[in-house]
Parts: sequence; C-alpha cells; structure tokens
Amino acid sequence: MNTNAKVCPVLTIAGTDPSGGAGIQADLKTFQERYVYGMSVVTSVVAQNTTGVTAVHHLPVTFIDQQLEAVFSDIVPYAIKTGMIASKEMMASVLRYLKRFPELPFVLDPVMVATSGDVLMEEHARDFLVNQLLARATVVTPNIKEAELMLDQTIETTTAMEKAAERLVDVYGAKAAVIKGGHLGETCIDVLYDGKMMTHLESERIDTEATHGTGCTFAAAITAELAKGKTILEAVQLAKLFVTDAIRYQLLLGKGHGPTNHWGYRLKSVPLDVQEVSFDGND
Ligand SMILES: Nc1ncnc2c1ncn2[C@@H]1O[C@H](COP(=O)(O)OP(=O)(O)O)[C@@H](O)[C@H]1O
Ligand SMILES: Cc1ncc(COP(=O)(O)O)c(N)n1
Repeated sequence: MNTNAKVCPVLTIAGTDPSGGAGIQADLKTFQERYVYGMSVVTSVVAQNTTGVTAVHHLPVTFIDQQLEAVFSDIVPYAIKTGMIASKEMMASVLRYLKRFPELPFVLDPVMVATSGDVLMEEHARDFLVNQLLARATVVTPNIKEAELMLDQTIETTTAMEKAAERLVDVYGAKAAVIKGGHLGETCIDVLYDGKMMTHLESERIDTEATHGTGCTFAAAITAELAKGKTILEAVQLAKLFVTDAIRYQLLLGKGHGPTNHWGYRLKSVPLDVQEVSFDGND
C-alpha cells in the first residue's frame, strides 16, 4: 500500500466561527472533504453562532504576519483563499505574500457582512480590497450585496449580475468573478465571467434557513479544486455541486441560520431512511 500519497496543501486566511459553520472552520471542513491538506491563518477571532456575532477580537497585524511566515517558510500552499479580513492593514500584510508568490491561485471571498447581518469588514478596507486585492485575484466570489458595495451599484437582475462580473474582471483586474445568486430569484443562479465567457451555474433554490457559511464553503471548494489543477470553470462547477449538497442535507443545528453539511454530498449514496436516522439525534 502506498502510504506516501501526494497531497495538495491549501491555505485559508480568515476569521473564526466557534460554532463551526462559517469562516476558518467551514474552510477546513471543506478542504478535508475535497481531499486537500488544510492550513489556516487567523485574522480575527469572532464570538458568533447561528444567531449572530456578539464580539470580535482582531489579531495584531504583526501576529498575522508571523502566522503567514510560519506557513510559507515551511509548506508553500498550492492555492490560497481569503475570507474575513477586517482592515486595510491586514489586507496589506496578506498582499505582500500574494505578491511574493504571484503564480499561486488566489480565491478572494470578499466577506463584508455575515448572513446574520453583522458587519465583518471596516468600511475603509473596502477600497483597498477593490483597488489592490482584486487585481491579484484568480477568482473573486461576492454575493449580490458585496458586489453592490464593491461596485457602488444596485444589482436586481441576472443581466445586472453579468455586468457586475464583467466590471470586476475588465475594470478592476480580477482574472474571473462569480457573483453568487443565493439571495436573488426563484432558482439560485451564480454568474461566472472569466474575461471571455459568461457561464450561468443554476441550481434549485432549497427552502431552508440553514445558510450560515454557504459563501465560505463555496469559495473554499473552488480553492481546493484550483489547487488540484482544475480550470476555473471546472473548479466553480464542482464547488456549486458541493455547496448545493451541503445546503440540501442540512444539519438542523442551532437557533438561527443553521450551518451547512460539509459531508452532504456523501449522503447522496446513502438510502433516505438511513439519512433520517442520522438526522434524528439533532432534534
Ligand atoms: N437556498 C439556497 N438553495 C440553493 N443554493 C443556495 C441557497 N442559498 C445560497 N445558495 C448557493 O450557495 C452559494 C453561496 O451563496 P450565498 O449564500 O449567496 O453566499 P454568501 O454566504 O456569501 O451570502 C451560491 O452557490 C448560492 O447559489
Ligand atoms: C469569520 C466569518 N467569516 C465569514 C462569515 C460569513 O459567512 P456567511 O455569510 O456565509 O454566513 C462569517 N459569518 N464569519
């Protein structure tokens, strides 16, 4: 038996969620499910759960730098994802590493507001993200609200999503942009633009309140697939299937917006009665 399997190391740089549904915790669970080796640099420690955020502790930029150095001096990741980065100073520190490794695929999830409505990024950081980080992004993954804030425009239709994706690529320099339609329309259509081609990724809208961490899970799955060498289109398609199953096989945990189920896709092959038994314990 070969015990020396080659594995892709992948890094997330983000905030935490002690209740396990979003942020670093969602990213690491996703990496594990996508068979890559997960590493994490924490930017902010967040006291939050499915009902919302109660406190945030931002780590000093020098300490974020030290964590980045600890990772990069030992295990250089094959792809990087960023989630919650609250301030301009933190972003500048991350950008220094992204510039040192210009070939690494970089998935920029521009986390600004949690599903609960809590603000996770200082306003002055938004300009830095748009004018500095975007140009280095392999894929940027805003939801509609985040795209509206980044581009200072309203987005109410799929056509407007397409125009916004084009601006993020053609004007601000991202290699590709996916605008997530989780909060718009009867079906969930995400719009991907890679500078040449516009692709719609459509899934049924699952009737659920359990959407805490959907964005983190989606972006982490894209990162894992890019690390394995998939094209942007393939990575986004696989991530869309993965997150749809994570939402479909919800876990019924918590008093607010419940978490997604990172092993949901595995339950597809499990008979429904067995799935119901495994869900019973959560009531
Ligand atoms: N109720 C839902 N049913 C099916 N897919 C959903 C649902 N809500 C969100 N999604 C999908 O989950 C992914 C994350 O989208 P979204 O929830 O908009 O991100 P965010 O967490 O950043 O707000 C997208 O692929 C979106 O289409
Ligand atoms: C640390 C952290 N990062 C990101 C999110 C957004 O998650 P979502 O919008 O998918 O609920 C969050 N709630 N916490």
